[in-house]
Amino acid sequence: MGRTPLRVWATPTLHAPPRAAPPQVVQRQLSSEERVDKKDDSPVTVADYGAQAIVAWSLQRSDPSSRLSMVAEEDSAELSSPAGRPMLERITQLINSVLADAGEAAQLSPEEVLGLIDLGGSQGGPTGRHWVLDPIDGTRGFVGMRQYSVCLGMIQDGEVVLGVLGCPNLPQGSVADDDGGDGAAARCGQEGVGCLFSAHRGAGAFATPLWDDAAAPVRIVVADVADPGGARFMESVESRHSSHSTTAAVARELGVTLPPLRMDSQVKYGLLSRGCASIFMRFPPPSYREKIWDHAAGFVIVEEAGGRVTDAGGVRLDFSRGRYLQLDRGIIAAPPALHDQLVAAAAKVAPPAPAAAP
Ligand SMILES: Nc1ncnc2c1ncn2[C@@H]1O[C@H](COP(=O)(O)O)[C@@H](OP(=O)(O)O)[C@H]1O
Ligand SMILES: [Mg+2]
Repeated sequence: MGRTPLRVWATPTLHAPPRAAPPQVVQRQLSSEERVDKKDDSPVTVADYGAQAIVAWSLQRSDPSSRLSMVAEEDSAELSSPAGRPMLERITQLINSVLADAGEAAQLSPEEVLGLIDLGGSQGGPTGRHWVLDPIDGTRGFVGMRQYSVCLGMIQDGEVVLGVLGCPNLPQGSVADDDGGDGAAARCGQEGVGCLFSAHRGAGAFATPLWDDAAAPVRIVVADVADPGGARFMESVESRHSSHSTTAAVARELGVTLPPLRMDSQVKYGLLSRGCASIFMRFPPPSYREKIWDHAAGFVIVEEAGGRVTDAGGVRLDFSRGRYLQLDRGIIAAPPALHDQLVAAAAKVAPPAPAAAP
C-alpha cells in the first residue's frame, strides 16, 4: 500500500506535522457541532463523512473509466439541509486540508463532497465489483475516545476478495485488558500504536504499522488454540450491539475461563487474525440487521489468516445479498479447532428461535 489518502487520513500527528487533519486530531478535538445523532440514535461525526468522501474520491480517481459501485454506511441526507450546512463546510475544510497535506492539487467544493458521500448508495449484489466501506467503524468508540477502524473491502461476484482495516488507536504489540477502554486514545500517536491489516483472497493476511510506509507487511495467522481453557474471547464494548449475557453463557458452556476482551469496531477481526485473542462473538438484538460494511474487510482478513467466520449456526457469511447480511442469531469467528465447539455451545445456550407457524 503506498501513501494513499486512506493512509494519510489515518496518520498520527507525532509522525507528520499537524497541517493535515488526521482522525486523532478530529477525535480529540471533536466538538458537539461536529457530531449528530442519526435517526437510529447512533452517532455520526465529521470524521465519518470526511473519510467516506475521501475514500470515494480516491477510488474514483484510481479507475476513472469504470462506474464506481460503493456500498457505504453514510449518506448526505443530514448535510443537505440548511441546518447541516455548517457541518458540511467543516467536513469540506478537513478534506481539503488532508488533500493538501498529501500533496494533492485538488480542492473540493461542499457540493462535490455531497456527491462523493452519496456514491456509497450502491445496493451491491451477487455480480460485478462492489467496494464496501465503513468510513469510521465503531463511531461510539471514536466519540468515546476508544478504538475505531476505517474498513474497506472489495466484493467480486459475491465473494469478498480484498480487505483493509486501518486501526489508528490499536497497539501493534500485545493488547492488555484495558486497551479497548478509555486509556487507548491517550496513547494514540505514540510509538507502537496504529495498525493496518490487509488481505487479498488467496494471498494471506498481513499487518503493518499504520504510518510507516517503509515497514514491510508481516504475515499474520490466527492463534493455534484448541483448548477453550486457554482461549480469550472478544466482543463489543456496547451491550446494545451484542448481548454480553449471551456471549458469557456461550463462553461458560465452552469452558472459557478468561474474561472477555471488549473492543469497539472491526479491530476485533484484526486482533483475531493476529492471534491476540482466539474467539469473536456477536449476538445483536433479534430485530437488528447486520450491514455488510461492518464485516466485509474483517471477514477476508480472518479467513486469510486461517480463521472461520460464520453465523451462529455455522454458515459462512454471504456478502452477495445486497447491503445486509442474513444471519442465524449472530456471528462467531475463531480458528477451525475452536469454531465447531463454539457453534455447538451456541446451539445449547442460545438456540435458534422456533420457526413461526404457517
Ligand atoms: N442495535 C445494534 N445492534 C447491533 N449492532 C449495532 C446496533 N446499532 C449499531 N450497531 C452496529 O455496531 C457497529 C459497531 O460495532 P461494535 O459494537 O463492535 O463496535 C456500528 O458500526 P458504526 O460505528 O460504523 O455505526 C453499527 O453498525
Ligand atoms: Mg460500522
